[in-house]
Formats: sequence, structure tokens, C-alpha cells
Amino acid sequence: MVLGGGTAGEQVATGLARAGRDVALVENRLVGGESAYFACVPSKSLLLSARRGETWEMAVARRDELARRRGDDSAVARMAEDGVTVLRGRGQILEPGRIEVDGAVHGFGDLVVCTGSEPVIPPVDGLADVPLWTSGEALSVPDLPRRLVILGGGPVGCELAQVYAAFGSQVALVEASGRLLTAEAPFAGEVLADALRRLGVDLRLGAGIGNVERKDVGLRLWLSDGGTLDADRILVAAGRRPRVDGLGLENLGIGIAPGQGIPVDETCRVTSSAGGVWAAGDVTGIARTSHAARYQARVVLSNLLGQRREADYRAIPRVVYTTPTVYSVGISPSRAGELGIDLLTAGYDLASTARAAVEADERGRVELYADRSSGLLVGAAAAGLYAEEWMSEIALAIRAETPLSLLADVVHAFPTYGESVEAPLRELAGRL
Ligand SMILES: Cc1cc2nc3c(=O)[nH]c(=O)nc-3n(C[C@H](O)[C@H](O)[C@H](O)COP(=O)(O)OP(=O)(O)OC[C@H]3O[C@@H](n4cnc5c(N)ncnc54)[C@H](O)[C@@H]3O)c2cc1C
Ligand SMILES: NC(=O)c1ccc[n+]([C@@H]2O[C@H](COP(=O)([O-])OP(=O)(O)OC[C@H]3O[C@@H](n4cnc5c(N)ncnc54)[C@H](O)[C@@H]3O)[C@@H](O)[C@H]2O)c1
Repeated sequence: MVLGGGTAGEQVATGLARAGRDVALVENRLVGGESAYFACVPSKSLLLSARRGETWEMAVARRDELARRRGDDSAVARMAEDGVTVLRGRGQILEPGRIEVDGAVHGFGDLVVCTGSEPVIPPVDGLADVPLWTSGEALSVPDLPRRLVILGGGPVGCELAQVYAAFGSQVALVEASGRLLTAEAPFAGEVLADALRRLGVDLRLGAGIGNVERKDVGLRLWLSDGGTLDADRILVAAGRRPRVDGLGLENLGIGIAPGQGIPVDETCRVTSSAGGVWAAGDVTGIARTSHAARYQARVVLSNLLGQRREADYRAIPRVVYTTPTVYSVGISPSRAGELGIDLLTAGYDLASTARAAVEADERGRVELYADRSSGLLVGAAAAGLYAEEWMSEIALAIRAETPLSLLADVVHAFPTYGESVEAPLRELAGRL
């Protein structure tokens, strides 16, 4: 029994059915989940349309086409072809081996929980009384607000600020911490802040929203730093939490701390359950990207099919698909500080590559982080055009624990942005 038919659930169910197992998938919205209809695909489509200079109408038409007009007929048909039984409705676990789906009770042997995550709405005075968007609405409705305030400067807030500003909305972004993409290397947030400001985005960093009030026309927001903002629409992009409420997990003896994901071990088996219960994707709270959800799904699949497999999260990329792209992988400088790792850092400005001159785009930088004690690369960050493509070799280097002396000997084609990693790799190899 697979509970939740998004990125992770679809992959687990299909894989098990193809291996000849008897599988049911419970889904209460759309088979395919957030990514296909309300998150990754529509946001990347709008960002590309913005880069190409398309009109808003063309961009919305393209987005909706790619998001399959938010219909899952083809996804459900594919499931049926693979032999998966799709149970439409909300699933709630009653006891070990029994689940209720909209009034009907079904039995199961193994259970895989893949219920994803949901947006967090911060407790701001007046916020509950005004019409709000979360990313789901922002990526599925045809409206282009004249004045948009975005609450939160993480990946969602930054990507959507660029989209709406590029299509002509007057965008303000309010971020409580002092910078964008707080968890990543500081230079990445600075490069992105510069790009957003050039598009006309009003960045209010280091401020929260005190309260919100409805006006005759639109809304007024009072900020914690004493400032005000007027808007026609608020988009809340203040983080997401694992979707665990109301699933009946307590009936399997699974306890979860507030705001946390379902605790799993390295095989993605739920640690506090009696056995036969697994989890994959955002609901585990571990990596919260589609590629991580698919990876965990493959790990669950192997283990359920009798081949032990352990997940390794050391080199899962984190990408913000703005222009320029922000790519991070492995340990960030702040995480290294928390873990007490003695980090060696070497960086390079993309402006010094020949490719930057050819592209007439000199924005950005790359930084590589090595652990002085192990002598290995443990993290990297880049802000620059196409960084999501040319930084993949660094993910491989971290995952494969490739010696720095060998990495420093790798030759990159001329003229590419990829050449930018050569000097920092040589520097790190020389300092170790
Ligand atoms: C705006 C935005 C942009 C993003 N862009 C990217 C990107 O570019 N790249 C990237 O890698 N990641 C991106 N992400 C993250 C990515 O969308 C998620 O990591 C991914 O969708 C998680 O997949 P999942 O299978 O865990 O959950 P989901 O795909 O959300 O699937 C969970 C499913 O479970 C169902 N469900 C929940 N509870 C029940 C229940 N009780 N009964 C029945 N069904 C239930 C839900 O309806 C849903 O379909 C983005 C996220 C957002 C919000
Ligand atoms: N390209 C991608 O892979 C991609 C894109 C978008 C989202 N995602 C996933 O979606 C998840 C959610 O992204 P997100 O950007 O919503 O969350 P986030 O947690 O990364 O960022 C939320 C931001 O909102 C700020 N904030 C919270 N409350 C606030 C308040 N009251 N006032 C002002 N600021 C406030 C926080 O300081 C934080 O910087 C991420 O974990 C990410 O993995 C991935």
C-alpha cells in the first residue's frame, strides 16, 4: 500500500507493480503530486518564458500545457497499465495492516508513506483574514497582480519574485533573516539579490510582517522594521512542513515531533514502527526536492524487493532556477560551522572565464569547500548561468570521494563556465 501518489509514491508503486507485486496507491488529489502540476514543472516553465521575453498570456498557456492542464488521466492510465490499483480518496491508517480510504477499509502487508509536504502559514496578525496565495495558487491561476508582496526569501520566494517581476508585477519581497537563501553560502544570496533588484524587486531583508490589514483597494502590510507595503496580493513562501497530520500514524506507534518529518533509518524504513512501514520524499523532511524524493523511492524499492540499499545524502544538489541559477551541493559554510568541520575554501569569479565574455554575462562566482582533516571536497556553491548543468561534476566528485589531486588534473572545454572550477581545485589541492 502506497499512501500518496506524488513523485515518490508514483515511483515506488510503479516499480513494485513491474516487479510483480500486488500494489495499491492512495491519492486524494492528482496522481503525479505537487511537482508536475503545482511546483517544479510550472515554475521552471514560467522562469524559462520570462528569460525568453514571452508575454504573460503565452507563458501561462505554456505553463498550463506542461502541467497537463492539472489533469491526471494519463498518469492514472499509466499506473493501470503497470498493474497498480489506484484508490481515489483520503487515506487514514486504522491499525497495523488496515487503512481506510473515504469510508472503505483495505488491508495491506507493507506500507510506504509518501504524503509530501504543505506550506507553512506564519502566525501574522490579519493574515488569516485576507486572500492569500501559496506557491500552488501562484503557479496555477492566470492572474498577474499589479502589486505583489512575497513573504519569504527561500527558493520559492526567489523563483517567484523573478517570475512576477519579469512579467511586470511590482514585487516586494520580505525576508526575516538578513539575506536571501539563508541556508546557503552568503555570496549566492548576494548575487541573487543583485539580479532581483535589477528587475525592480523591492527587497526588505531583515524584516518580518507585523500585521496585515485590508484597505478599500488592496492590502496594507506593516513590517517589523517600521516600514509599510501596499499590495493587491500576498504570496506566502515561508517554508513547508512534512504532511503528517491526520494520517493515523499514531495507530502504528509512530510518534513525530512538531514540524518534523517521519523518522526513517538509512534504508528509509520508519524507525519507530513495528516493521513493514517505509517513507520517502518530503514527508521524511530530509532533502525536500523531487530528485531526493525519487532517490529515496528507489532506495525503498530495492529494500522491499529484497536487495538492501542505504541512502547517501552527501551530494544531493539544491538548485534555485533563477537567472543566474544558484546551485549548492554538500555542506554549506554555515553547516560546516555547526558540525565543527575545519573548512578550506577556494573561489573564482565567473567574470574571469572566457565564456563570460562570450555570453556577455559576467555575473556570478563558484566556491568549493574541502574538509582539511579528510582532504576531500565536501561542498560547493555556484551562482551563474546554467550552473545547474556544469556543477554536476562537483556532485559526482563529492559522492565518489575523488582525490583533489585528480580533480585538479581534469581538463574542461574552452570556453565554458565549467573552467571556473579549475583554479579553485588547484588551490585546494595545493593547500592540503
Ligand atoms: C514552488 C515549488 C517549486 C519547486 N521546484 C522544485 C524544483 O525545481 N526541483 C526540485 O527538485 N524540487 C522542487 N520543489 C520541491 C518538490 O516539489 C518536492 O520535493 C516534491 O514534489 C516532493 O515529492 P513527494 O512525492 O514527497 O510529495 P508530493 O509530490 O507532494 O506528493 C504527495 C502526494 O500525497 C498526496 N496525499 C497526501 N496526503 C494524502 C492522504 N492522506 N491520502 C491520499 N493522498 C494523500 C497528495 O495529494 C500528493 O499528491 C519545489 C517545490 C515548490 C513548492
Ligand atoms: N528548485 C528547487 O529545488 C526548489 C524550488 C522551490 C522550492 N523547493 C523546496 O521547497 C521547500 C520550501 O521552500 P521555501 O522557499 O518556501 O522555504 P524555505 O524554508 O527555504 O524559506 C522560507 C524563508 O521564509 C522566511 N520566513 C519565514 N517566516 C517569515 C516571516 N514571518 N517573515 C519574513 N520571512 C519569513 C525564512 O526566514 C526563510 O528564509 C524548500 O525546502 C525546497 O527544498 C525546491
